[in-house]
Parts: sequence; structure tokens; C-alpha cells
Amino acid sequence: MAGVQVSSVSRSFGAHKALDDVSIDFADGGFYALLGPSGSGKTTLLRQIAGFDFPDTGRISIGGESVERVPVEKRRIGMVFQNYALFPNMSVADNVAFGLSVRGEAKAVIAAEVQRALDLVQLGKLGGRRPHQLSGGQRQRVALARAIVTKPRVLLLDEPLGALDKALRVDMQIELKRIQREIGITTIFVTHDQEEALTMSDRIGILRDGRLVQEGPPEEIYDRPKSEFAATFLGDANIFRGDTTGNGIRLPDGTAIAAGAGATLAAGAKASCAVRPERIRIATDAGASDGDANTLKGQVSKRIFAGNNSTYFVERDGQTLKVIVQNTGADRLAEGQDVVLRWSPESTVLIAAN
Ligand SMILES: Nc1ncnc2c1ncn2[C@@H]1O[C@H](COP(=O)(O)OP(=O)(O)OP(=O)(O)O)[C@@H](O)[C@H]1O
Repeated sequence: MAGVQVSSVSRSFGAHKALDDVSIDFADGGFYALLGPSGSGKTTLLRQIAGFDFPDTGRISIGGESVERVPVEKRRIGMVFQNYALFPNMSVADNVAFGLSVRGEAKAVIAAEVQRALDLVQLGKLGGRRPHQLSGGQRQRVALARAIVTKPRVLLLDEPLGALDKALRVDMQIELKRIQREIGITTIFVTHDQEEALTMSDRIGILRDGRLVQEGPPEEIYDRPKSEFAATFLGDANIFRGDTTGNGIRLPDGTAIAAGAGATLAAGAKASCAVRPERIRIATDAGASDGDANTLKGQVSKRIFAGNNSTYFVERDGQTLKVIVQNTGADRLAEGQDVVLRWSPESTVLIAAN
């Protein structure tokens, strides 16, 4: 096993900078998700780590060894892609055995290792089947077994669950996490799916236009986004813009919004505050505030019922705010109703204008 260090890596295609001075430390044994919009550089970064492509500048090391000029076959990396490309005319076991056979391992060793890998992905009894006799989820497990059978130092996964339907995808998320824990392999996982990134990974890196905009544990990125982009890309956020008051902002109409303790910016500059929709409480009266310092009045324009919760859209000074409320059986608010929104400074993240 090994950690991966990416230091100041840049890669351009013509005039386009696909990766722009990216540095990330992937800890040994960790599960890391790379998240970002289409074209942000996720696959390009994975390809640099795998050795399919080389950086223009910067360094990459695996297990402390510099690899930025080492070819893919010498990096001891396992990879799984969305289109996992199994050999259709080979049995499941032969597909999994492929990497070991190429290395010239003894037949008995190969058979034992293949069986162990298939057991790990819970396909121990299906080694004799052909890929077309398997479900999509089972084929994806074969691809995973094939990637780990050679005992790679790092596992790279590029949207491996993208082709699966929602229910199967959730099953495979749990399965993948279990396997990763069991073998303790450093795993770097590219996904479009923010929920997948939040639930599966120890750390998340968010890329935008080839730059790493924020990285850290899922809770930290969700609770303390450093930019409007991170706040709205990972989860939903209400963004208020105004002038900083030091530890909050003043909206154009003069209303003050206070941010949590420790948040300070030079007073007078432009800044934003981000508030998650589930952190805001909505009521029809302006009664006791329960110590919540932030209060705004608005009018419900729409309610979307989603079973266990409802989203209210609230109009306020030309801005539409989102509030998510658990459905507890309490009275629902009607469209057109005047409401008061309240939330605490601790639920408010102060973000410098960028
Ligand atoms: N071989 C290449 N030649 C030219 N441009 C490339 C090449 N590979 C990637 N790019 C460009 O680099 C940018 C980053 O691409 P990349 O595939 O890394 O994005 P991504 O974040 O993985 O996107 P997606 O989520 O759509 O897969 C894109 O603008 C892409 O068009």
C-alpha cells in the first residue's frame, strides 16, 4: 500500500490548461473522491497518477517514490472505469486472471489469487461464467476483482458506478467501501455524484477549471465551504451578497447577517454569506427568536413536497431563498403566505469575494 502525493502538477492541451498547479496529498489507505463539473480536470488528474499521461510540470510520487516519468505498467496501480471492458470471450475467472497471467505467475498461484479476489467481490461461484451471463453490477464487480488481484498499491476509479441504476449503484457503493476497508488500499475515486462523494469518502477534492478549489473531509467542505462555488457545487446553499461588517455582512437594504464565531474579514470589502436550506427555520409569526440572530421576512412562492421533507421557495427583496423542512405532520405553509426565516450565525459561513 502507498500514499500518493501530487505536487504542483500542471498539464495543458494546446492553450487549454486542463490541470493548473494542482497539489493533493492522498493519504495511505484513504478513500478520496475527486468531484467537479464536466471538464474540470478529474480524469486528466487520474490519468497523470496512473501514468497514461505525463504532467508538463510538477511531481507525482507513490509510496514516496517519484513516478511522474514512470510508465503505467511499472506503477502498480489498479484501475476501474465506467466502461469496464471485460474480454467477452473469456470466462470471469480468466478475465480476473489476466494481469497475473501476463506476469507469468504459476498456474496454482493464479487460481488461488483469482478465487480470493472473486470471493472478496462475492462472485466466488461465478468464475466459470462469461461476462454476458452477468448483470451490470456483477460485471462491475469482476472489473474490480481484476483491478485488485494484482495487489496494486493504489486503486483508481473513474466513475465506476456511472452506468448502474440508482438502487444497484447504492448497493455497489456499500460493497466498494467494504472491499476498500478490507484490503486497506489507497483509493482515488472520480465521480459526478456529490451524494456518492459525501457518503463514501474520507476526503473530497473539488476541482474547477483545472484548479483544486478546496479539499478536506466531507463534513468540513459541506459545513465550511471556502467559496460560493464550493458551497453551491457540494450541496445546496442560499447565498447572500453584501459588504463585510467584520464577522458578517450587510445586505444592500441594510439588513445585517451575522456569521459564526471566528469568521472575520476586513470590514467594508465585498463578501457573501452561505446558509444551507436545512439550517433555516420558517414560521408565520415573528415571535420569540430562540437566540437566532439572523431574521428575514419573505413570502412563500412555492412548496415542493418530497415525502420526508418539503422545500419552500421564499421570495425576499428580489432573491429566491430555499428552505428545507422535515415533514413532521405540522401545518404546511401555503403559497403566498408571509413568513419569517430564522437561522443562527453558526449556520452562516462568511466567504470572501473572489
Ligand atoms: N487528450 C486531450 N486533448 C485535448 N484536450 C483534452 C485532452 N484530455 C482532456 N482534455 C481537455 O481537458 C479538460 C479536462 O478534461 P477531463 O477529462 O480531465 O475533465 P473531467 O473533469 O474528467 O470531465 P468529465 O466529468 O466530463 O469526465 C477538458 O476541457 C478536456 O476537453
